[in-house]
Amino acid sequence: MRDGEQTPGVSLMPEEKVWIARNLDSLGVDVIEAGSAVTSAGEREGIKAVVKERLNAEICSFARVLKQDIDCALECDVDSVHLVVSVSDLHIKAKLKKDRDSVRQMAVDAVEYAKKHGLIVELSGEDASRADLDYLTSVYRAGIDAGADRLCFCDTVGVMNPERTYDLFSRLTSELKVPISIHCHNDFGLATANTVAALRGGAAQCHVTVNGVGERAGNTAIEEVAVVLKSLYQVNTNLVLQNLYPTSKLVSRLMGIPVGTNKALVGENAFMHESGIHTHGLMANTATYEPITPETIGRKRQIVLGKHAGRTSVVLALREIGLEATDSQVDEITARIKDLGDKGKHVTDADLMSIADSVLDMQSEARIKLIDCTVLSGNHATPTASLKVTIDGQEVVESGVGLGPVDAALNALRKAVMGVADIKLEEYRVEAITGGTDALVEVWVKMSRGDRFISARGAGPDIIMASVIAFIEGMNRLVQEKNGISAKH
Ligand SMILES: CC(=O)SCCNC(=O)CCNC(=O)[C@H](O)C(C)(C)COP(=O)(O)OP(=O)(O)OC[C@H]1O[C@@H](n2cnc3c(N)ncnc32)[C@H](O)[C@@H]1OP(=O)(O)O
Ligand SMILES: CC(=O)C(=O)O
Repeated sequence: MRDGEQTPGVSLMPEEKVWIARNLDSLGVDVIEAGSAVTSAGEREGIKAVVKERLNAEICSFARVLKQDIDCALECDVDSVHLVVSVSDLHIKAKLKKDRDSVRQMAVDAVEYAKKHGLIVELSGEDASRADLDYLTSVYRAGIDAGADRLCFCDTVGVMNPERTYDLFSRLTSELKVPISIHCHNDFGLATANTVAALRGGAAQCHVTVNGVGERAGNTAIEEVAVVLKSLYQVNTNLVLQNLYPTSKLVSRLMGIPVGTNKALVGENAFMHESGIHTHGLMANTATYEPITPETIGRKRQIVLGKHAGRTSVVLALREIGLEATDSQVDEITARIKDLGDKGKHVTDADLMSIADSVLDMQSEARIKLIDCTVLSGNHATPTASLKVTIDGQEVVESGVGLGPVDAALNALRKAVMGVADIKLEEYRVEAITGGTDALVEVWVKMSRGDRFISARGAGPDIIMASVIAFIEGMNRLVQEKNGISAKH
């Protein structure tokens, strides 16, 4: 929550820091760097709130090697300080405008001051990867003599590689008899590899962030290190691996930083399969196309349909919605799904149901039909929607307000069907299919009713109507009981 929160545009409120800290504690992390106390009054409020939780983890504040920073950390009553001193000549000269000796002395004074006030001290060499090794070691030794409990090597701009990191840590940890941490950045995509190399070389701790958030390309991702250690090196950490995904979701939501779709382990696609050959293999043994089970980190496998789907995927998807089909019907449904995929479409559950309706020749008239929809929005108006629908032929008129016009329309729709079903919107995505303000938009929604989830799509030049169409499509499928569908065959 210090380097992770340095992600541009991110600022956590005190209660958000507390939520994340509680999660990190249940996850089993040893030290939570709750912030940098000198930063602001709000930051101190957040750190204090985390300290008040009395968690198992050690609560730490970042501090420069300055009395002022340590005093702010003390005001927050943290257990420890992560004292950071610049060690490369580039940083010493260009940034601090000082010389090596005076910077080393600043580190010594700061360590002594923090120790005198009862803090656990981790002394970090900032930009250590571009520092002269003899000078770095001299700062570390001076820090240990002044009472530092731990040291840290910061690859501040992510320029290490695994071979150099391993060699360096083997040397540092044999020469210096206090625990040494590794702190990596991901500028070249090597943060996890370098962190693991440091641990192999003897590092006692690693600095990580959830989802790898942080400055520029971010820091080392906790989920990657934990799972790599367990799966590829058979090394256990104290972490409760099943909590990794829920923690990833929480941090992404509170920071407002979406996780990349193909991000290792926690990205949306990490355990999602569309290819027919893969789905077929997975059904025989999930290890064929998954290095670990999704449940290991608290996730579930998802099989989706699209151009690459095969018959196995289609049979599975039909079974999910309570349908059985003959071999030739499965062939026909698969062909139609591939056809949709060839048109560049993301195949939704509603698409599958509509194809199945037609191929299996089923009676499934939509229960909910839209008659009218009017939406009012503007800089002096609360977005309001009023609409008329028929549900099983009965007219229902309803209105709703929202944060925006789409929200208002969907709230009105949800209210209209409340008597029939309690439907929740789980995800909403909008994409412009063409460019410009007259673009055709496509809206993709994921909705749920109880434990049933469904995806649906709506498209058109009007974003509100495309959203309403997608929502009604999904609602109709959710109110269509599995056993209420009668196939004619
Ligand atoms: C690699 C990292 O992640 S380092 C951590 C980065 N995190 C942050 O910057 C946290 C948020 N920062 C802040 O809120 C502010 O920058 C503050 C409160 C720390 C300082 O604000 P200001 O006093 O306005 O200084 P400003 O931000 O302009 O410059 C940074 C100052 O810290 C000094 N400094 C930088 N690193 C160190 C260090 N390790 N030890 C001592 N001083 C340092 C710089 O020399 C500069 O000092 P100067 O103002 O006397 O020239
Ligand atoms: C201290 C720190 O965050 C860094 O050097 O990257």
